[in-house]
Amino acid sequence: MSDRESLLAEIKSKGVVHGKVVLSSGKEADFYVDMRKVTLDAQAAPLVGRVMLDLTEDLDYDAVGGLTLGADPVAAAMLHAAAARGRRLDAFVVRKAQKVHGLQRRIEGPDVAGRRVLAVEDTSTTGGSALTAVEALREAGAEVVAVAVVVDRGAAAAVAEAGLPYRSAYGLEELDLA
Ligand SMILES: O=P(O)(O)OC[C@H]1O[C@H](OP(=O)(O)OP(=O)(O)O)[C@H](O)[C@@H]1O
Ligand SMILES: O=C(O)c1cc(=O)[nH]c(=O)[nH]1
Repeated sequence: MSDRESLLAEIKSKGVVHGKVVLSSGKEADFYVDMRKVTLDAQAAPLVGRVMLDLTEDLDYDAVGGLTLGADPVAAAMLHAAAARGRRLDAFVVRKAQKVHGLQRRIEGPDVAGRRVLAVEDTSTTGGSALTAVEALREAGAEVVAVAVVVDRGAAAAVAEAGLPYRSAYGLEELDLA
């Protein structure tokens, strides 16, 4: 099986939960994709890194991250997968709000100012979380080259409206959820 096929099987078996849930946006849904069960899983996390690197292979960026917490293990997996391929890729974490003590940062990790960065998510429904990260990154002087997510639940139009390319490794059809 390819990495892509293996990760799809991992998401289906470990991430998909059927039942009524309230989503981040406040919308209701009949299923949830609990991506933390995938991105923090010893077997699946390395696949996440490799699949997301492959998905964005043609893009030029040297740092990756997104809005905490869903994006964090995705970015870390990509950093390690890149290192295994001999490529240097930094990661960063965009806080939901600026830290009020310490160095009072909104974005943690190596400085992103003036750099080409990729904004990632574990899953995107409205795209609101991904675009919050994009806004913070632009404010910090980064050039966001694209938004890339593991599972898309319908955020393509919102990301396109923000003027950015959008990549997703899987959609709901492939997960048998649409
Ligand atoms: O496209 P959206 O409508 O923004 O929804 C997707 C977001 O929802 C989840 O995070 P959540 O808001 O539950 O927070 P968490 O990452 O802190 O768990 C997920 O990790 C995405 O970040
Ligand atoms: O929209 C969301 O909040 C959301 C959907 C989903 O399937 N998984 C998740 O972690 N968040």
